[in-house]
Amino acid sequence: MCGQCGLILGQKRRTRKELETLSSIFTNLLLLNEARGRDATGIYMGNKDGSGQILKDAVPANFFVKSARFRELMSSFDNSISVFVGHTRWRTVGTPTVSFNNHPIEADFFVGTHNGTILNHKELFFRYNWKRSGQVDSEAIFRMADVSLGNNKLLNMESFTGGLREFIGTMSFIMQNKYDPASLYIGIGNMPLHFLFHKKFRCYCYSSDPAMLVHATGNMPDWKIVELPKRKLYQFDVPTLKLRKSISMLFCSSRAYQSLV
Ligand SMILES: NC(=O)CC[C@H](N)C(=O)O
Repeated sequence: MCGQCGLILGQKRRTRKELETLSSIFTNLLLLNEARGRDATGIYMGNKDGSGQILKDAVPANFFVKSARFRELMSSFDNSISVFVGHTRWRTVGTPTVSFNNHPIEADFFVGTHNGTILNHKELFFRYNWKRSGQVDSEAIFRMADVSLGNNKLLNMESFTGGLREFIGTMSFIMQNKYDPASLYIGIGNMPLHFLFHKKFRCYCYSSDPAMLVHATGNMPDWKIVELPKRKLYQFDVPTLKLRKSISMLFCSSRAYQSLV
């Protein structure tokens, strides 16, 4: 498994109370997601201008959220922040004692989280001769994104999904190009990822497990379910929260692969 959770914050001047509510929803989501992975916990808090901070540690979420560094980071949450990307890791490849193997993972341009396992990660790194900072299989997704930029430094979604066709395994991921902070890319492959939307907060809230979303948002009726079909890559415009583009995202699932070998 592994848990992914986060917030996508559209342009809005939020009151202190709203920021506090959203901060506690995100913290609760991390805590609930501990059940999906206890090897490490990490977050990316992204600013509208593309600057962002990663905090991660090889501890379960309940230790992580009590740390002074997490509390300090959350207390700096203000109206300049546009995304929270969280992850609770159940490692498949790469020891959690090496920080780079834990999520969020930072490549040259992209930072993101992944749920799933890329079975042919070694072959992909060898074939493309990509730089490799850790051992975790997930790094392959973000390296593929790095090499799929157009001349304008924006992600070419067609070339990225074209590259993903060579991937074998399981995946859903969330990632952001540090040079294009107005976009958030969400790839929903064959691992679960669920979304709620709150009109007044102008916010999406996501998590791998729908029950955790309902629980963390206090089962409030103002949070509406947003269905995003699987096997697609989505580009969201963060300030407006509009879906800018979606294209099909195909790769060889572990199950299909196992039936071949
Ligand atoms: N369980 C998962 O989804 C793990 C993600 C990734 N394969 C890792 O090892 O970190």
